Amino acid sequence: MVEAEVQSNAFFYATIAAVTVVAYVVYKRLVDNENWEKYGVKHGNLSVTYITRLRDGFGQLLKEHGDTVGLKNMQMMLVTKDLQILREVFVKDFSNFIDRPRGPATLSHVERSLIFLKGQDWRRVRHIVTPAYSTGKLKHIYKIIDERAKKLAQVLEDFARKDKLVPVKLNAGQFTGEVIARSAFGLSSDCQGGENDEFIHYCQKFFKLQSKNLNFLLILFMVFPNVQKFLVKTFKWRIFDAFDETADNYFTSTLRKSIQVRQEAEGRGEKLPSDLLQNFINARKPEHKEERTKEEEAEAKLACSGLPSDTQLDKAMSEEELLGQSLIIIFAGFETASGVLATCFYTLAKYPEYQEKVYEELKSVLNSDSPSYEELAQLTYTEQFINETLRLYPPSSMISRQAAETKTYGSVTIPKGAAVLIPIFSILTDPRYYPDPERFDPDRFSEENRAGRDPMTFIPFGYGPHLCIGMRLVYLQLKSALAQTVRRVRFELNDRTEPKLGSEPTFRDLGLLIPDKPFLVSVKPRN
Ligand code: HEM
Repeated sequence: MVEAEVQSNAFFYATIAAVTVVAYVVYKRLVDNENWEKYGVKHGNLSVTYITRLRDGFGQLLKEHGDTVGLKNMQMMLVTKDLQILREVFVKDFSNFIDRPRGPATLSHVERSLIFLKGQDWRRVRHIVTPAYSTGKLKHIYKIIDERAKKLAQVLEDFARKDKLVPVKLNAGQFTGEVIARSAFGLSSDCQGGENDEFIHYCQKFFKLQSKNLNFLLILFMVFPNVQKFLVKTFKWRIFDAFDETADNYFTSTLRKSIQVRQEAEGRGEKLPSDLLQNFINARKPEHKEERTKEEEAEAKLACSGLPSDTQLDKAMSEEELLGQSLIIIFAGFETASGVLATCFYTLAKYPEYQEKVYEELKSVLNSDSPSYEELAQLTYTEQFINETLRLYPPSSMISRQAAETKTYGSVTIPKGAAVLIPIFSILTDPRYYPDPERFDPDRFSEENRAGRDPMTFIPFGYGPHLCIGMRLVYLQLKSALAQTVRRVRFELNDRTEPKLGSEPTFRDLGLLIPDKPFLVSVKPRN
């Protein structure tokens, strides 16, 4: 029975592969003869290596061609790290680059989130949602984070006492998962130290293109996006959907239940939690705009600066949009934030001298077991340490935009519809901006050293109006987790850890950076 199913699946995939290859060849022969050279750009060859190793693949390509190279697949693609072009794309001529190229097709409500929305829809939702992540609102969410970070430190102390190696990605994932479950899904998740938590299980499963075994889906989407869209949207075949159906159903029904519970509580006049989910629920009410503080209103405006005005800007969110904004936190914020925290634990262990500097700062700035939000803001060296970890191990490989009109910037013309691909890792390791780029050195981010550097050279969270909306939340989580753990345990590498002392980690990369082998780090009690 199982064998028959495998055979029929294999036949099915083989048929799809054959049809798409034939369609591609016919297309190439009959239709496609456009070349980048006429736009003043060198034309490079697109290879599967670049697609499946996004982190260094495009950087490698740029080493051969300079700061800008054009590629052609079904679409014109400009890979560039030219800072003048980036400035135009991110900020100066943002209105020509409001949209990202089309993402993978899905039937999930995640399609109504900021990463997928386009044009005026994106702009309206960004304007509504920006205040939900304001400093004032994050202060309330910090209570949840601090509590879960204490639990993380306690779990690591247990590992230290038992002299067991810590699978740091698993522990960082449980911490991040709890923060998301509690702040954006209304759950009282408490999974740290345990196993098989349902929420974490579905977080890991949600975005299928990340899975090691599903490269065919990534290649199908990257090379034949219209075929993937056709199969998902026309036939509703979720096997080709970028998001897992069971995970999507689980998250959506959990959210719907939590929203209902809160509506009933509100009806009874009870006090409602101050968290992200409630911020999103409030953004659905017609009076949401009146409730914004001055600071939030200014941030909302900034999010849309440089764009023509639109009277629909403050229209309340729809239920689908609300669901989308919560679901995107899983997609955009789970692997990324937990990956960086795990990597910070690894870099702390790898560079003991910098770990001690972080420890000294924590001891001198923080006065209690529960540091305040304001105290965390004073952890400047810890932030430098986080930034240097983000520089060498950025979780996202690439930022993309799509040109609305044909325009010329200096000697380069970007034709209408072309995708602009910005290779993050290649910029963060460019020796022109970071001399001796392989060397780990948090001092690169001291105020003095930062002052002389173009801000366009540090873009792990993107830049301009599309800047990652979760960035402040991420720094808060990372600082809180380091504040609680580094004061209680010392991270170390030795012959039992992975990678071992003296060896380098290797990564696979399908858009998000993931170590080939999970990090295993040793911990020792501080006292
Ligand atoms: C270390 C963790 C993270 C990294 C490195 C990261 C990185 C990024 C990057 C590179 C972008 C694209 C920016 C651009 O196009 O200019 C982005 C966008 C986005 N991120 Fe993050 N992210 C992280 C965590 C999060 C979290 C925790 C959330 C949610 C709470 C989040 C939500 C989003 C959203 C909604 C967007 C789309 C913003 C827009 O287009 O308006 N991210 N992120």
